[in-house]
Amino acid sequence: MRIGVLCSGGDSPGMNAAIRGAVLRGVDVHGFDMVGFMDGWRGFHEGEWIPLDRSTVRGLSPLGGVMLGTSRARPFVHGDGDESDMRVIRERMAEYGLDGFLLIGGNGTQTVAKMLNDAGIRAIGLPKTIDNDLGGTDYTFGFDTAVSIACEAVDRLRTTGESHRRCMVLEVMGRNAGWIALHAGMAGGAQVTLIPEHPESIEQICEWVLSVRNRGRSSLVVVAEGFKPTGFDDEVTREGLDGFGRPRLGGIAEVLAPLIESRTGIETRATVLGHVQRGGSPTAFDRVLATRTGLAAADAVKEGLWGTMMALRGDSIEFVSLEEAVSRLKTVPADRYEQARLNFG
Ligand SMILES: Nc1ncnc2c1ncn2[C@@H]1O[C@H](COP(=O)(O)OP(=O)(O)OP(=O)(O)O)[C@@H](O)[C@H]1O
Ligand SMILES: O=P(O)(O)OC[C@H]1O[C@](O)(CO)[C@@H](O)[C@@H]1O
Ligand SMILES: [Mg+2]
Repeated sequence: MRIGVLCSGGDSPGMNAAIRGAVLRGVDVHGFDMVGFMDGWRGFHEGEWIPLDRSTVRGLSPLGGVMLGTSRARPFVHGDGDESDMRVIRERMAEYGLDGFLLIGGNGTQTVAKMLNDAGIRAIGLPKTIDNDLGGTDYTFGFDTAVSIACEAVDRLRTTGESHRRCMVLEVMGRNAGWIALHAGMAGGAQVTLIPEHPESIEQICEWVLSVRNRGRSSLVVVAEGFKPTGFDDEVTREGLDGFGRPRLGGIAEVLAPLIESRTGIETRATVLGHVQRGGSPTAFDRVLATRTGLAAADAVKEGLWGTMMALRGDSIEFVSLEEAVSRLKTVPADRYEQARLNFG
């Protein structure tokens, strides 16, 4: 059995640990031959791959980034995944002697895994994304690390903000889901947390900031990059498109800060945390989750459970269908936001 491992989407702390887990179990226990394609689908289509064995994954678990590289390169060379695209993939698989894929990625990657599987190309999904927006699983590895980094940023901005009696606005990632903002805001005691799922008006935001000032404190506002204030038609985006041709989200903190300052008279500063929250060593939680995900993926191959994704359910790693994983974006439910909102202002 020859298995190809490939990563796509943004990197996420824990990807190395997941590869290590899959290889230790897949090669040493189940006797598979495993190869890794460099930079996602680019390496697959351009024939750039490395063998994966015990020695290539040694010491990987604490390392951030991903040793294979990742990209948003398109899997399909002709169109949107029609039969001619699938034929190209089958031909290359035959050339490499591949029996199936382990695809490490977020909702986009798992959508591709499902498309391949529906076309009879064997694929198993390993969920990773700092955004935590994948269905079917409680948490994705990388999220806990991103939240820890964002929480540290909240703590640091709070001390400088309080010293200058300023309102500090921190923008975090998450695309169209507010999980990183919700958790970092709750952990850091933010006075306002703004997420895409629950729009708020500029008037309401300023009212919270003023009420904090009236209590003699300075506000810490956490905003998710995909947040749109009431009345805004679109998310704020940066120039250019991402590798998949979507507008790059980001910049809402820099839009909000001057609006808050002009309406409240409180000096306000914006910080965009950006890719810092994806970098560096994974937390212990993410290392363990990623390792268990990798181990489970190798077992799924052994058991022929193609078309599944390794999901965290409670404390167990379970095999869920790719259909369930990608059928909806996992966004922040209203009750979770309401819990946080009680403490605003
Ligand atoms: N519907 C689709 N059809 C074809 N290719 C897709 C589709 N969705 C995603 N892809 C491919 O998968 C890649 C990864 O998807 P995406 O950029 O959404 O990241 P992701 O896997 O969701 O990870 P993350 O959100 O953590 O960055 C895309 O760059 C694109 O090449
Ligand atoms: O690496 P890029 O293309 O800048 O992508 C940034 C995006 O990727 C993510 O980090 C993960 O999906 C998002 O939170 C963010 O919008
Ligand atoms: Mg995604």
